This record gives sequence, C-alpha cells and structure tokens, in this order.
Amino acid sequence: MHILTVKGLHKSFSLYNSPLDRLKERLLGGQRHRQYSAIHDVNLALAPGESLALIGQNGAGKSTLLKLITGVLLADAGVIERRGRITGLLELGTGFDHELSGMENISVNGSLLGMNAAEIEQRRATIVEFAELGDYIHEPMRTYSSGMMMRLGFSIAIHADPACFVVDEALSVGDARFQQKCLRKIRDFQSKGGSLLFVSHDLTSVKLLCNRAIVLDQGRTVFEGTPDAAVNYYYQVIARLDQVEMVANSAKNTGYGLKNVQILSAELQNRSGKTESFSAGEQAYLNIQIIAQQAVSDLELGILIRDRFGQDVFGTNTALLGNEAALHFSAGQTTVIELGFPMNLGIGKYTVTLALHKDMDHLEHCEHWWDNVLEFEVAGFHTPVFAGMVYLPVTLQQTGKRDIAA
Ligand SMILES: Nc1ncnc2c1ncn2[C@@H]1O[C@H](COP(=O)(O)OP(=O)(O)OP(=O)(O)O)[C@@H](O)[C@H]1O
Repeated sequence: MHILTVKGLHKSFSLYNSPLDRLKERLLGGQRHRQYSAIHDVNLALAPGESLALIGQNGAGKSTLLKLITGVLLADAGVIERRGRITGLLELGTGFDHELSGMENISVNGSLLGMNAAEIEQRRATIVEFAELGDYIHEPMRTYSSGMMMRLGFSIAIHADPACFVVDEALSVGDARFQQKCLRKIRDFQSKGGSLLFVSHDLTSVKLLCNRAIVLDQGRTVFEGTPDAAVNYYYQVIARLDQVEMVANSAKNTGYGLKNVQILSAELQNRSGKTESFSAGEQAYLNIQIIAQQAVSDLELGILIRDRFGQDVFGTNTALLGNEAALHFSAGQTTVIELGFPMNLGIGKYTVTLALHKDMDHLEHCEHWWDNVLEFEVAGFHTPVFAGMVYLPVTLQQTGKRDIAA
C-alpha cells in the first residue's frame, strides 16, 4: 500500500509578457498570454519508509510538483492519492501569518498541517525547544530572518507526525549547525519508518538521504532509479546529450560522451602489479588506456573515487592539478596514462569513475564519462591503524611547556 500515488499529473501556468497584458486581458478580453506546461503527465508512487529525491535543473518543475503534492497548488488534471499526513518545508513563509508571533503561528501553521488543538498543545514545548528562537518566539514573524522562519517551519512540520515529510531547498537557508540538526532529525524520522520527498541541488545529500530518485526535465519524468543512476543521468541531461545517445550508452554501460576520444580500459596496480585490494597508505597506480578516433586537443582527464554509499570521496582532474600540458590526441592514436597516489583511504569498498573533457568539468564538452569503471577495496593498514574515511599523516609536538604558578 502506497502512502502517496500520483497519476497523470498536469499543471500549466499562464505566462504574460507584462502585468499590463494580464490587466488588458481581464478588461478587454482576447488572449494575451501563453500556456506553459510546468508539469506534464507525471506519475509516481511512494511506499511507507521510502525516500524519494526529485532532481532536475532550475525550472524543471520540482517545486511545482511538491506544491501539487502538498496541496499548495491545484493540478489541472491527474490524481493525487495521499494516505496519512504529508507535511514539510516548502517555500519559506508559506502557511504563516506574518503579523502574528511565532508562538501564535504554531497554532495557525499546525492546524493547516492537520493537527488538532490538543495535538498542538501537547507538542508546543517540543516545537519551541527545537526551533531555538529564544525570546523571538513571542515577536511578530515579520521581524524574523529567513533562517528563523525556516527553523520554526521545520520544527512544526517535523513534529506534526507526518507519514511523509517533504523537504525543498528551503532547508538550505539555515546556518550549518541548524541544517545538521535538521538532517539528524530527518534521519531519525526515516529510521522510525517515515517517508521522505526530497528536492535538492546538493546531490551528495540526495545520495545520503534517499533510496530512489526521479529526474525531471521540462516538467516530465525522464528517469527513475537509484540515486546513483539518477545523478549520472542528470549529468547527462545537463551535458545536453540527445536521448538516443543516452539510451544506447546506458545499455552498453560504458559511459557517455562524444567519444571522439575514449577510455578503452583502466587498471589499478600496487608495486607488485595488478590488484583490486590495497592496504591504507599503500602506493597505488591507475593505468588508463585511451584511444582517439579523431584528433582532439586540450582535453583534461578526471578521476572520481566514491565510497559504497555512492558518496564522492575524492575527485580531481588534470586542470585542477595545474597540469599545464592538457592532453592532446591524434587520430588513430592509443595512449596510456598513469596516475599515482597514496591510497590514503579508510577500510571499505570504493569505485573509480573516469572522465575526459575540456575545461574544469565535464558539463560543457564531454568526450567520455565512464561511471564506475573499476571497483577496489581497502583492507588492512600500511599506515598506523586509524578510524574513519581518510588517513591524515598526523605529526605531534609538545610545545609551550610551563609550570602552573603556585
Ligand atoms: N506561479 C507561477 N506562475 C508562472 N510560472 C510558474 C509559476 N511557478 C512556477 N512557474 C514556472 O514553472 C516552471 C517550473 O518551476 P519550478 O519552480 O517548479 O522549477 P524547479 O525545478 O523547482 O526549479 P528550481 O530548481 O529553480 O527551484 C518554471 O519555468 C517556472 O518559471
């Protein structure tokens, strides 16, 4: 049984060139606007305990979809079935009366979210405590900063006992410490079986918090899958590759790009030769074989290491390394490039992604992006034993020795 089902959802907006056109249309009649389809035939389903991310470029329709799901906007067509309360943090200030105090708004906003008077009173102290607004809780909300508004909005929404919690970019206005506190609260909510709908441009958070993701492009669902796969697809959307090329590439699973120059193979080695298992701190070599079908100059080679959760652990490229000599390839040429680095990573399994592109990143001119070309493991230590994800070569010095004055 799903807690949320969306079927055939459509939403368009009337766009006017100027406010005057809107007025003229009202007074004089005649059409002076054009329809813009912000959400087009979107379908999705969310099971209890599932966490779904919506990713896409600016204007893709993510916020509009969340507003339709939470009932802030009405759809033109389609069905939204909700089982259980859906609350969340949408556009800042939504659902607050700015002339009333924060304390009074707990009642206003709480009842909008579906809490009855008894529930609100029962949770009021917890909501106030979580929001950490001090005496400001008694001031009118028009005096609040956006961060303060976010604190109160988040606190009410998460304490409203939702079945599904919705988070839009609004979370990002909080300061870093409060954001971390919110993320901990979201994880706690998930661990108790709560579902999450999450919109963020922070793709690391998407991978960290969600187990499924949808890519929206111009109001349509263009991809649905694991967060890892969705993020990769999203990069392809940004790189504006055509659909046919994307499908063909994902079927072969050897990456995407123009492929005038492409990575043929890659291999990891230690001092003894080819291996997929390293000790922390051991010297590693990555050998990459590249073939050029056409002559291409000024290419950069990039490497990205991810952990088993798909989180980026380390990434760099020849441009960032300050390698003056970008790579040049002649037609029909095969090249082997070796990257050497100490494997200063903690115990665990990792993947290697490689890219050949122009400039600092692969978003504009991408010759080849090959996701998860290799897997390897760090098991054991060449360094002193350490905890965590990276090895930092710590030095120790005892300085400033002084007797404490009697
Ligand atoms: N009230 C509105 N009136 C007219 N057009 C709107 C309205 N709200 C959204 N749109 C348009 O609908 C499209 C989708 O907007 P939406 O805010 O949902 O995108 P988004 O994916 O959330 O983008 P972002 O990442 O920038 O927040 C955009 O082209 C936007 O201009």
